[in-house]
Amino acid sequence: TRSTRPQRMLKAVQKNATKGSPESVISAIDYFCKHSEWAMNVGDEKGSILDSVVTEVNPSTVLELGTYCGYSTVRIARLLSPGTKFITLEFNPANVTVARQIIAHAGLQDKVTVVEGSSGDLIPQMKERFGITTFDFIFLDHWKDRYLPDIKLFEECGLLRKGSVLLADNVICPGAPEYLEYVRNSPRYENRYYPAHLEYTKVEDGLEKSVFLG
Ligand SMILES: O=C(NC/C=C/[C@H]1OC[C@H](O)[C@@H]1O)c1cc([N+](=O)[O-])cc(O)c1O
Ligand SMILES: [Mg+2]
Repeated sequence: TRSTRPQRMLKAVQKNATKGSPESVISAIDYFCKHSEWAMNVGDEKGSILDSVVTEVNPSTVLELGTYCGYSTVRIARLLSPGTKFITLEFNPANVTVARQIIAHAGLQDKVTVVEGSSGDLIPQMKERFGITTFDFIFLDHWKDRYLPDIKLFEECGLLRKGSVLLADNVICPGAPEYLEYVRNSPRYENRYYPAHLEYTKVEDGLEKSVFLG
């Protein structure tokens, strides 16, 4: 049967990227998406903004929602200090399999734990299963209609502390209007919008950074 796009992306990484080099894995995926097949990775333009926020926060605990093929996982993991706890959640088991191989090709398998399951089920388990008290940095890039219920879940589970930073992809395209309205109208968040474009296109998109005020 025909391979899947994530499987073809993995093949491109294994063929074109140098083992142990996160930068070459990132470049190989961006090249694949620009010249072979579009895929919903955060991409190079928004990825550079992600890099700058991760570097600024310099987090000790990180959560990513929506691993997909591991592109943003590699972007984030390559910037983390030794000893940082980084967890990424992915709902689709086939994507988990591809992502783990792409992360391993980058040599970053010891920096991040890829967990299969739905965010709604796994977020309440973070403390007991992974010994997390609070997250310093959270990247939201999963189902867009899960952004709002999941930020409420973070609050309810006490997973945010004063200064926790949330960065949300696709707040314009495909869009997360209810999430945007929530964080922008809540007195508990300080927000900043980073205008950009939908990965590998000229379509308008952007990232929303929200700092929890406690
Ligand atoms: O649905 C998107 N992301 C959520 C994907 C959620 C899940 O779909 C399959 C896999 O389980 C993945 O984790 C998305 C969609 C577009 N898009 O242009 O359609 C662009 C993006 O950057 C996106 O993150
Ligand atoms: Mg996205």
